[in-house]
Amino acid sequence: MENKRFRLENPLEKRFQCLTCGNLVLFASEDLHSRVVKSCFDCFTKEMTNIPEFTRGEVIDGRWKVDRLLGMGGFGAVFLVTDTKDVESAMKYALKTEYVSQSHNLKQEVYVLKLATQHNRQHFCRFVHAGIGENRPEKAFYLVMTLIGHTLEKLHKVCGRFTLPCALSVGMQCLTAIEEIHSIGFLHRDVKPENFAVSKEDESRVIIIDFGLCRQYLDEKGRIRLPRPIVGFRGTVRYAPMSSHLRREPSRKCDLETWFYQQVELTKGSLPWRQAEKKDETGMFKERCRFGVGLDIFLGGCPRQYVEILRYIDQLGYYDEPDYNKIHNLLRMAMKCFGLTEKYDWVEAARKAEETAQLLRANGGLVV
Ligand SMILES: Nc1ncnc2c1ncn2[C@@H]1O[C@H](COP(=O)(O)OP(=O)(O)OP(=O)(O)O)[C@@H](O)[C@H]1O
Repeated sequence: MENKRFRLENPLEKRFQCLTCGNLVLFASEDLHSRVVKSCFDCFTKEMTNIPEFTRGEVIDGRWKVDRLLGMGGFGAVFLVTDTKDVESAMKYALKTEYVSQSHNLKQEVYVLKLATQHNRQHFCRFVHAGIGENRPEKAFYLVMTLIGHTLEKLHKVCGRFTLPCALSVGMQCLTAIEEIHSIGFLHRDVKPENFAVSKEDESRVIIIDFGLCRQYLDEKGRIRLPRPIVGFRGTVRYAPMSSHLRREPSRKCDLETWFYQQVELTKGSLPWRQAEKKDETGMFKERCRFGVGLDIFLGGCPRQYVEILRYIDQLGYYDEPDYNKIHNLLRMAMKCFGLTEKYDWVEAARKAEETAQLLRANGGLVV
């Protein structure tokens, strides 16, 4: 396996020698918020608490002043910072950091984000800076990027269920974000509502985040890399494509399949396998949801164009370039059939709240 500290003992048995503690252990993927990790439970838990800590007011690498913690991920933390070299603008940024010795994915995130910024891709944060800062007990890699607003997961929870125009509008933007990442030569491999957020400046623009599990699918000559015969499970069980359940090499099709599961969840509120506990059980649900009663349960209540989208994605092969436009057109057609236009529930809610506040102000505190 590619990780520095864990060696694959036998891929078929999914047994690993944890090179931190030396024990032979089973893959602990589903135990830990459905994220694939290459460690035994104990080492992973220790690692979770072993992330760089920066305190308010501390200046990282002589430049980035810490305001507060924004969030924590599996291997690192994200802080709100200001640039001490540009005090006038008072711009705030997000600084993502991991210990150098434990850096799993941050270097790759830096690479992907830099590439997306260079190519002026619209559905990404902007890359600002990357470097190494002092931290106890060791140095920490960091990446500075522009700020995001709430994630789709949070907005979905807060708004309850998205209205159909909102689900369709969000779906189209997520699809464009995926097309953009493919256009710079990478698969995302962890498409899910937690990994999309709205832009801080424009709450109707959706941004894709977290490139820790990305994989370059093109070689240096721009050809599609040959598939590996067996591949470890990557991503999040609930949204994982069939190929991941079968340990096959993922492709652009797989990001679209994952996007589709997310799309159905955002449209209906949940997926039929939300209660499934095991990876294999979830895989079985996904297999059955393609035909007969399974299909009715899966897509019942969704626009009929969803069936066509599923059929289209399913017939794509490893080397095929997806026709993103075809899917966009089907989503547009669904909008048209129901006489809908682009809409974002949280923007609407904010507008209504503002109107109420204005009325209250105009009427001395009372709505009449
Ligand atoms: N650009 C940003 N602006 C504001 N907050 C951010 C930004 N990037 C990340 N965050 C916050 O930090 C959290 C963790 O970020 P991210 O998902 O990128 O980290 P991770 O370590 O890869 O996480 P995970 O292990 O869950 O995949 C996010 O949920 C979000 O709350």
